[in-house]
Amino acid sequence: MGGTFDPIHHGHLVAASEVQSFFDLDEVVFVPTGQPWQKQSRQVSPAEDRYLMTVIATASNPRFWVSRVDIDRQGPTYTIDTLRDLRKELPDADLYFITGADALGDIFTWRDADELFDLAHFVGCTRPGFTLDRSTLSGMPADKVTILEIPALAISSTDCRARTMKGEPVWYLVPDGVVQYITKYALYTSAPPTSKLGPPAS
Ligand SMILES: Nc1ncnc2c1ncn2[C@@H]1O[C@H](COP(=O)(O)OP(=O)(O)OP(=O)(O)O)[C@@H](O)[C@H]1O
Ligand SMILES: O=C(O)c1ccc[n+]([C@@H]2O[C@H](COP(=O)([O-])O)[C@@H](O)[C@H]2O)c1
Repeated sequence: MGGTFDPIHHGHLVAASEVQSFFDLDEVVFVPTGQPWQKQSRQVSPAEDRYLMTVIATASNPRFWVSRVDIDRQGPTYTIDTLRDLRKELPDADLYFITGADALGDIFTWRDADELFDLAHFVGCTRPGFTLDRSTLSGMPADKVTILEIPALAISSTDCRARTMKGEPVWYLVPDGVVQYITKYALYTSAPPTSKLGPPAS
């Protein structure tokens, strides 16, 4: 599952769990983006913070893993590179790329979009407030795409950041350990972290 995970929330985790169960996948690999080039209009938190929050959020599930392929690669993050790197690491695996239906709807704006469907099966999870355009869907190879209805959780990272900024709670929107990480490292606020060591290096 690819995402910026700034921060990871229960919408992501439910989507991953539903896809794992539906396809009986051996494991779900969460891949935090390095430099999400389509989110350049806003400040994205350091990759190490997003990576660590993703590790914390997924640690208790034996089928969930986190990959550094995108954050360790220099330059903008393109899914074509993600899939090529994962294929090198897992040459015998059938790859399923999990996204929200909103992200899937933008896939033809991604780098080398036409080649993506040769490398993985794409799974678009339904998301409250978003309907995938039928014409967009009809442009995709039907045997390489599945739209999966998942329990609707109207949670977004944008809302979690905004709540934190306003001093409102994000308890139960994100895993407890992620709430504690956000507080400890003073993410999404202008306050500095309490330790002189500060947050992890990015
Ligand atoms: N509540 C949700 N339900 C289903 N899919 C989701 C949900 N939230 C995010 N996703 C999907 O998970 C993937 C990674 O999402 P991302 O890390 O960008 O989170 P986000 O909540 O969309 O962030 P932001 O609000 O900052 O854009 C995307 O493909 C997105 O569509
Ligand atoms: O390959 C691309 O050009 C591309 C452009 C935008 C988004 N993506 C991928 O889509 C996934 C969800 O992205 P985001 O920005 O919604 O978190 C994540 O894995 C991104 O790397 C990929």
